[in-house]
Amino acid sequence: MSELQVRKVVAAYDGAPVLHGVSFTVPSGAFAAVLGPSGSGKSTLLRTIAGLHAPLEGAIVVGGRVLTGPRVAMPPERRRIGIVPQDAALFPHLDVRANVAFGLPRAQRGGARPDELLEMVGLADLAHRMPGELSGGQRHRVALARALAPEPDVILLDEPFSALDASLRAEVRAQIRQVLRRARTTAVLVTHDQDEALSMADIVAVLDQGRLVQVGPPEEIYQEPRSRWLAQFVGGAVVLPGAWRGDAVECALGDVPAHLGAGEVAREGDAVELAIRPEHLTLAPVGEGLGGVADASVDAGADAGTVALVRHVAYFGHDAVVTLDLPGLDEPIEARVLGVHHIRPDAEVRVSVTRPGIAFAAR
Ligand SMILES: Nc1ncnc2c1ncn2[C@@H]1O[C@H](COP(=O)(O)OP(=O)(O)OP(=O)(O)O)[C@@H](O)[C@H]1O
Repeated sequence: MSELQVRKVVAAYDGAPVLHGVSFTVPSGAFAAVLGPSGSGKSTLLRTIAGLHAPLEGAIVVGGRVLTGPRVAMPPERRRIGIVPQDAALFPHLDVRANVAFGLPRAQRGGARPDELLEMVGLADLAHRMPGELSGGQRHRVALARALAPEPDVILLDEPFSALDASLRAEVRAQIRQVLRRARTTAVLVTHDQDEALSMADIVAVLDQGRLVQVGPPEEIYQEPRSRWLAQFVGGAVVLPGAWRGDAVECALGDVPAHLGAGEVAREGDAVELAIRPEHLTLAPVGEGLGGVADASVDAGADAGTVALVRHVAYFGHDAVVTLDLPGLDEPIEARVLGVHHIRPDAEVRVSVTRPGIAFAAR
C-alpha cells in the first residue's frame, strides 16, 4: 500500500511564503491532479513531495513511511518516488531500451524488466529507436516507463503534456492514464489545464495562491465549486449579479433556480452572484429571421427566456460558444451550445437556463 499524505505543508523561498499549510491524501493506486493557475505553488508542492525542496513545516508520508517531517528529510533517491518531467528529458545518445533501463539498478539493466516496461507502454517495437526518432507522445511514454522501472511507490508528473500539440494530447493522456492504472501506482499530476485534471484524475486538488481551495472527485469540483473563483477557474462560468430569493436568484436572466454554494449564507433579498455553466444556457430563435427547424440546443417556439443580442459565434465543430449582450449588463455572457444553425451575429435570441445555478455572497 502506498497512500500519499501531504500534511500541513508550509514552504517558502527566501522567507517569501509559497505554500500555506497544504494537506491532502491520495489513496494507494489513485491518480490525483493538483490544478492551479501559474504561480499557485504546484511545482513547489511537487518538489517538496520529491524531496527536492525542504518545507518549513509539515510532513510527507507514503505508505506510513515519513519522508519529510520533524527532523526527517529523506534524500530524493531513497524516497521511492519516480518523476516524469515536463520535457520527458530522455538521454539523446541512448536508445529507447537503454533509456528505460537507466531507471533500474545496474544489475537489472540487461534483464527482462526494460522489455516488460516497454511492452506495458506499448513501445516494444521501438526498443532500438533513438529519442530523436520518436514522436512527442512516444517520448513521454518512454519517460513514464523509465520512471516506473524501479517500481516506485509514487509517480509525479510535472505538466507532462504541455509541450504536445492539442491533437496528440488527448491520446497521450489516455495512454498514460491506462498504463498507470494497470501499474496501480499512486500518481500525482500537476497541471494548469482543467480539462487534463478533470479527464484524468480520480481526485482533483485545486491550489490558489499557495492554498488548497478544494479537494474532491472531478464531478464534485465541477458541479459544486466552493467559490465563485473556482466556478470560473474550473470549467468557466457565467457570473451574474442578483438578489437571493430563497430558491432562486433574480438577475438579468429573470428568476433563475439556484442553491447556495457550500458554506454560503444569504437572506431573502441579499445581494449574491449567480454562477451558471455556459452549457446550461439554451438559445431559442426570436421572430421571423431565425425561424424554421431548430437543432438540439435551440429551443424552437419557446417564448420564455430573456431576449439577448448575439455578438459573436465561435464555432468549434462539436459545439459553439455564442457571445451575447443581455439588457442591463455591461459585460457580455457566453453560452456553449451544440448547434448554431440559425444563430448569426446581430440576431436576437431568447436565453433560458436549463439547470439550477449556484449562488455566492456578493463580494
Ligand atoms: N527558486 C525559486 N526562488 C524564488 N521564488 C520561487 C522559486 N521557484 C518558484 N518561486 C515562486 O514561488 C511561487 C510558486 O511557484 P511555483 O513554480 O511553485 O508555481 P506553479 O504553480 O508551479 O507555477 P507554473 O504553473 O507557472 O509553473 C511563484 O510566485 C514563484 O515565483
